[in-house]
Amino acid sequence: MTNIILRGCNGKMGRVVTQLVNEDENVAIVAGIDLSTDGQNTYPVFQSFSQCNIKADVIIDFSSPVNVRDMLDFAIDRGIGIVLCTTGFTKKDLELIEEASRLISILRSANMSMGINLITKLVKEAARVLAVSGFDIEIVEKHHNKKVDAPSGTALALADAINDALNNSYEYVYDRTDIRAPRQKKEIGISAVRGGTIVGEHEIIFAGSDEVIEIKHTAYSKAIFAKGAIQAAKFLHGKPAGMYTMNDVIG
Ligand SMILES: NC(=O)C1=CN([C@@H]2O[C@H](COP(=O)(O)OP(=O)(O)OC[C@H]3O[C@@H](n4cnc5c(N)ncnc54)[C@H](OP(=O)(O)O)[C@@H]3O)[C@@H](O)[C@H]2O)C=CC1
Ligand SMILES: O=C(O)C1=N[C@H](C(=O)O)C[C@H](O)C1
Repeated sequence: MTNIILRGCNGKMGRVVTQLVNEDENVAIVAGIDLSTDGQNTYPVFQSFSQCNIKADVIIDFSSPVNVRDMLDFAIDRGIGIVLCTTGFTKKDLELIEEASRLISILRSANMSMGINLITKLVKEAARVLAVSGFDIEIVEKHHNKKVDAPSGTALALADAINDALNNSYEYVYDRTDIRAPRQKKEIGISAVRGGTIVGEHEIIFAGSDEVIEIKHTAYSKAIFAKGAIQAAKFLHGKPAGMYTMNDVIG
């Protein structure tokens, strides 16, 4: 049995995770952390970690980057791991997370779906082949109108994976409004669309001379992310300190 503290339990993702945990006899949510505590939860909910005295094996976080340090301190104090699904962290936050991973196990992934983790490998391979043939690389992501961070954590992670395959020699361009010049070769353009209830779309476009290759992932429900997070929590339970990724979980 893996006992979970769910941060962001009353948000959109928190509610889906709660539903799926209820259908799985090998996991349980023993407490929630959320700014909103009126969610009619079947487990105790606290507004901050300082109020929570409940024992758990792993934290799953789908909330916001605000007060990430409190969560890290709580997990370090209890010696438990964190499945970090929240996006939009600052560089400083990421340094704190990296530092904490020397003391506890942390699995951070901007996208818990199997599909995105597979196409990350595909786009790295495609970039290696196509960049040398002069293909331009653009990423377009689309999400619902409630999303606060842009571009999405997934778009940034895809860009980082591609850039890593290209010796980190590419710059990211988020807005061409003030650029009155043709596109540079070593650019990855990243565009964000927000509207309605779009769950999440990521399209990686390799545009060459007279031909275009597009690799696209579409999420049709938030359950794919929740399932991945629960799988990751089971994986992380009892793991030694370190930084883990979804690749460690799904191979
Ligand atoms: N890795 C992945 O696969 C995925 C990641 N995400 C990411 O997960 C995060 C949450 O997404 P979503 O559920 O849609 O967002 P929501 O805004 O619907 O939910 C977030 C919840 O967390 C609460 N919250 C915000 N800040 C804090 C805090 N400092 N401490 C405790 N609770 C807090 C919010 O309370 P209140 O409403 O009162 O502010 C809200 O109830 C986002 O960063 C999103 O990008 C989303 C889907 C998949
Ligand atoms: O906020 C969301 O909804 C999502 N956020 C993640 C991101 O920023 O990449 C993952 C997913 O696409 C849904």
